[in-house]
Amino acid sequence: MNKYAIEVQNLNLTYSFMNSMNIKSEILKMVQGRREHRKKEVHALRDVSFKIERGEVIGVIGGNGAGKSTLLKVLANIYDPDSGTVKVNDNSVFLMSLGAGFQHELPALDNIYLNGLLLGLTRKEVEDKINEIVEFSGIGECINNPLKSFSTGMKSRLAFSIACNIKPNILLIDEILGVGDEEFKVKSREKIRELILEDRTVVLVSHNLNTINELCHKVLWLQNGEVMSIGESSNVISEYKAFVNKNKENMA
Ligand SMILES: Nc1ncnc2c1ncn2[C@@H]1O[C@H](COP(=O)(O)OP(=O)(O)OP(=O)(O)O)[C@@H](O)[C@H]1O
Repeated sequence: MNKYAIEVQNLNLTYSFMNSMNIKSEILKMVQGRREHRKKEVHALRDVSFKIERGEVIGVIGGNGAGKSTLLKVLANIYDPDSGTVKVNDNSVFLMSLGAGFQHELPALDNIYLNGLLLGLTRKEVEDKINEIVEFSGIGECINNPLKSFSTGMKSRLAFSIACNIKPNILLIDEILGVGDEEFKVKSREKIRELILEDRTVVLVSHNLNTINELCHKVLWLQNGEVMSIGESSNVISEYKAFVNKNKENMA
C-alpha cells in the first residue's frame, strides 16, 4: 500500500470571472461603441507541492484569500486544477465544509443517506449509524425538516456528525470547528482526537492557530496561493506569526 494518502505536485489553479456590471455605464459604452475586457483572474494556487502520509493530521494556515479552501476543493475533486497533479490514494474522502455535499431542498435525514452512500456505505450501514449521527448533532426532531430551514450552526453540526460517524479514511475539514456553541466545539475537538487515534488522515483548515497546534502533526502555510513553509506544527506557526507581525510593523 502507498505510504502517502495525498500527493500534490506543481498544482496551479486560476479563477476567471467577469467584473460585475454597472448597467448604466454598460449601456453608455454600448451606445458609444466602446468595448472593454472585464474578465478578471485570480491565481489561487501557485505551484503547490506536498505529500501527506496516511494517518497524518495536517493543518493548513494562511491569511484571507491564501488559497486554503481552494486547495481542499481540489483535494475533494470538486475543482480541477489548471496544471499539476493531485493523487488522493483512497476513495473514502469527505469534505466537511459549510454547504459542501448537501442538497438543501432535501430533509436532513436524506442528506445523511446521500453522504453515507457517496462514501461507499450500504443503506443498512447508514441506517445503523443514523441514531448516533442525530444524537451527536443535537438536531433532534429537525431530522425530517429540509436543510434549507437549518441555521448555519445546525448545518455545520450535522456535517461534522456525518463525517465523524461515517469515518472516511481521508477527512478534509474547512473551518468548521469554529462554528457552533462552546459545548459543541468541545465535543467536536474530542471527536477529531478520536479520529486521529484511529489513524485517519485529516487535513484541517483553520485560522485558530491554537487548535491547529494542538491537533496537527504538521502544518502547511499558504500565502497568496504559494507554499511558504511546511513542517513541524510549532515551527511553521512561529514562522507565520513572525511574518504577520512583521507585516503589521510595516503597515504602521
Ligand atoms: N469561485 C471563485 N471565483 C473567483 N475567485 C475566487 C473564487 N473562490 C475563491 N476565489 C479567490 O481565490 C483566492 C483564494 O480563495 P480561498 O477561498 O481559497 O482562500 P482562503 O485561504 O480559504 O481564504 P479565507 O481564509 O478568507 O477563507 C481569493 O483571492 C479568492 O477571492
